[in-house]
Amino acid sequence: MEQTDTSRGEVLAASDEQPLAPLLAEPDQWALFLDIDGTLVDLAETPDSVVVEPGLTDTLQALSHRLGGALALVTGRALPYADQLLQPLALPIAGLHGAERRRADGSVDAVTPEPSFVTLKRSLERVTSDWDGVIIEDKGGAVAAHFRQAPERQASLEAVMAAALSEAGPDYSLQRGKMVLEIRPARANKGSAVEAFLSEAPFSGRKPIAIGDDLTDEAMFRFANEAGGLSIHIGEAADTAAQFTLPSPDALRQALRRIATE
Ligand SMILES: O=P(O)(O)OC[C@H]1O[C@H](O[C@H]2O[C@H](CO)[C@@H](O)[C@H](O)[C@H]2O)[C@H](O)[C@@H](O)[C@@H]1O
Ligand SMILES: [Mg+2]
Repeated sequence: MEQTDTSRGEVLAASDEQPLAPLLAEPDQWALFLDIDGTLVDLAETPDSVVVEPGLTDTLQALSHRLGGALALVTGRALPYADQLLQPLALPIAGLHGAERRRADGSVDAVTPEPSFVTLKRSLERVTSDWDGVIIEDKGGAVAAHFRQAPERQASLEAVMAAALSEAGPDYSLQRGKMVLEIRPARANKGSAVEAFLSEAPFSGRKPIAIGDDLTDEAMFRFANEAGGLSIHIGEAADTAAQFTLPSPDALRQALRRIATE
């Protein structure tokens, strides 16, 4: 059952690295779980126009090394897209909000869409084809309907996605996000993905630090809190289960860079 014990957490100044201090003090005791959009990279007008800051991949590589490999990405993106975005890295990663996963040993649990789901995606593209500004993002085993460039279409998209969800059936759920509605596999979420990583080397025996910016990240915040770890929300103060809030992806990137190079 969903928990509702959200608050605003402790809102930190951009330069306050207090919740990340354990990564320096006890790097063999902690594992780091990082969301991508709105956390490692700034939000952009379209899914394909995000920019990876120069040096970010070097920072992530160095941090992963410092943590003995216990660093994973946990994203709503599909694995191939995230890999292409952060190339040449091939970090442990959970994609599609936890439904697909690549472990530290390189083995992959992928999601192969049923033919009926492929038909559903094509139908969504057709229905919205002349809705200026609406983007249907085909993510293989999930599909996102973006209205950042067409906020006036939100209500219509809500109706279309509700109908599509009921057609997709109980194996799928609706994921709300920032100016986006998604239909994704229901069998996992970001919390269960973090839990799965923590049952495997090199994550096992460590405490999680979960960092994210959106509704989908609340499941991993709750899991991290219950597991005795830390949780950090990125962005403007919001209702969240996270213990801390940092104001922006840039503040997080600077903090990660300082820790990686210390
Ligand atoms: O879990 P994340 O790594 O944060 O991924 C969540 C979704 O991010 C992307 O959409 C969001 O970012 C876009 C680019 O900045 C933005 O245009 C959009 O409005 C946001 O919702 C991505 O396109 C989705 O597939 C991810 O699920
Ligand atoms: Mg995000």
